Amino acid sequence: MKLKFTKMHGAGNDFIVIDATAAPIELSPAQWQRLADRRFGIGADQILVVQQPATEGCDFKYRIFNNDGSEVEQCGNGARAFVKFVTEKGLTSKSSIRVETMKGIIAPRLEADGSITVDMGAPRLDPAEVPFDAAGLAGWAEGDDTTWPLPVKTGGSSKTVFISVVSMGNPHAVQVVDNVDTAPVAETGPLIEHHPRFPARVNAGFMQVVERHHIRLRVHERGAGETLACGTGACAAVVAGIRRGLLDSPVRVSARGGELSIAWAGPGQPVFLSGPAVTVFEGEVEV
Ligand SMILES: N[C@@H](CCC[C@H](N)C(=O)O)C(=O)O
Repeated sequence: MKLKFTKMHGAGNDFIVIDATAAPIELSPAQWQRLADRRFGIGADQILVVQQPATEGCDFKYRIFNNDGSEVEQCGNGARAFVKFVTEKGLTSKSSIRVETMKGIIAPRLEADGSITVDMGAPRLDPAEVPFDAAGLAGWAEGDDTTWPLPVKTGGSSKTVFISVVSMGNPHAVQVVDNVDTAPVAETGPLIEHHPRFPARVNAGFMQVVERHHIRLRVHERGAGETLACGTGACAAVVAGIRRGLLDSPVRVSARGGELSIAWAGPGQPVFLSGPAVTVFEGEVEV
């Protein structure tokens, strides 16, 4: 079977986008993985599939597959690419759309200047909802439910990293580091991703606070490794930073692949994510 696709990126987090509005496309995890493979396939951090919605009041359904072929709940940078895709393909003429995902509805908006803002919904802060097994772990300080000590085994030794856990539909563990350039993202990221306290694995964020409205961020993504930017990771880092009293909304997030902007008014309120979305090329591939 031949599949038409569009290659896109949002701040360097790259995607294969597929229009399945005419008929749903079902591939095996191995087939998704092959498409996303940078040597044997097209290459991408994630694959985004645009489908007809099942929920009344929604314009589209949005399915997301990681580079390793696993299907996931949410992708912030992908949501902006999604809007650009459905607009450019003439699949909608609306500037505000409602999109059904595996974990709820998101509401992206195409602004008059061409930029895209996504209402990502309210973050879930209860460890059980992330999901994170916090049983028996005391918070950072008495009464502190924002930061948890996580013992991580590196080689023969063990070290403790202090993480905040946030669900943006998908799970995130964020830690504060002095300098993202020297942070042990490649070493510690995979250990946190596969830590037994995260039964669904987790995205591991490393955040450097530059000032109260600006952070630098690197994210080791679940199922994809370190990416050049992670939209939900940026939302989670800003939520964690505000809850820990380190940041004030809005926050500029400098990722290795570009700049994102996050606004959050506090618990129970939605997180707003803005940033770029770029079409790179189109093609057809045999699956
Ligand atoms: N790059 C994404 C997140 C994609 C999913 C993530 N790897 C997961 O497994 O949850 C973003 O921009 O949010």
